[in-house]
Amino acid sequence: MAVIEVTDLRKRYADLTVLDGVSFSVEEGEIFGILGPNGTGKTTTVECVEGLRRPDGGTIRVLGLDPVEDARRVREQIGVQLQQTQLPENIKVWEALDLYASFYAAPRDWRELLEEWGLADKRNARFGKLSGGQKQRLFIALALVGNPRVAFLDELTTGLDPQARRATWELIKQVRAGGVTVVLVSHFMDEVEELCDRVAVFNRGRVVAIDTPAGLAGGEHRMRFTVMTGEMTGVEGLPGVTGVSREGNRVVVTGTGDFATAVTAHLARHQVLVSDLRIDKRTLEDAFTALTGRSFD
Ligand SMILES: Nc1ncnc2c1ncn2[C@@H]1O[C@H](COP(=O)(O)OP(=O)(O)OP(=O)(O)O)[C@@H](O)[C@H]1O
Repeated sequence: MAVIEVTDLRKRYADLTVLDGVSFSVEEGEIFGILGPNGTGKTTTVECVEGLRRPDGGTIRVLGLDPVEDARRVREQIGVQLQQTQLPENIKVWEALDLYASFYAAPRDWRELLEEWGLADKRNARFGKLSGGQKQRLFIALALVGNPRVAFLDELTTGLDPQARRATWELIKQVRAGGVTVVLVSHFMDEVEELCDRVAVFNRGRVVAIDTPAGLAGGEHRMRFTVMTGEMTGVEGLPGVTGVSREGNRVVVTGTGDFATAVTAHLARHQVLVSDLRIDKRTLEDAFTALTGRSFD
């Protein structure tokens, strides 16, 4: 069942077209990634879905409801990760959780969230005194305190050290295991690969691809080597090989499946001696660059 359905979403600011017909759906229980270069409309899209901005065209359904017309009922069932500036410096951790819990009809017990997110010993600490990682965990706990069916997380692990990032990923997997659908706006390829069931890649106000991270990366790999001696012929026709390019004695062969074994066996059979052999797997980052024409930053 789709918990979010966005069809032909359009939004302009003055003469700037920010969303130019965005469509996607998010299935119940999945972690859905939103990925794209800066300024391509990711935040605008998510804020329209949350009911915080009014679209100029298209339709949005969140749990079957229109986020503008049924704003209160939508907000009751979603959780949104706050940004740094949205909490006063001197609010205590428990006060923030208690306050946000009060906005919902059936919130979670925030004491449990303190334990789960490793904040129990910080319950009386003031927000302004927390470390970057603790603030981040508090924002996630606040997004979950309303016991939402859908949680929107933005820049989930920005500012966390590698260990804290891994710990956060594990907790987000538990959130999914608990049946919460997660929409994740991220700038980190490793995070998207690790967490997302499916990803929408945005570019210039459109969705240019939607697939699993592995599906986006594609099955094609690259093999590079330098020909030292012998004449290399017939590689193009080998099973799995999709392309061969040559510059002097440097060769790049692309292919799928077990093409590299076929190529090395072929070279050995024809007494072609090679050096500097490397095989690169195409990554999500390569796919991103190919789809958007921009490298990730
Ligand atoms: N309220 C606004 N008024 C005018 N222009 C806006 C407004 N909000 C966003 N924009 C512009 O709309 C475009 C898309 O912004 P948006 O924040 O949706 O992109 P994004 O993909 O989330 O970018 P980032 O990754 O940098 O957060 C940008 O060019 C931005 O400057």
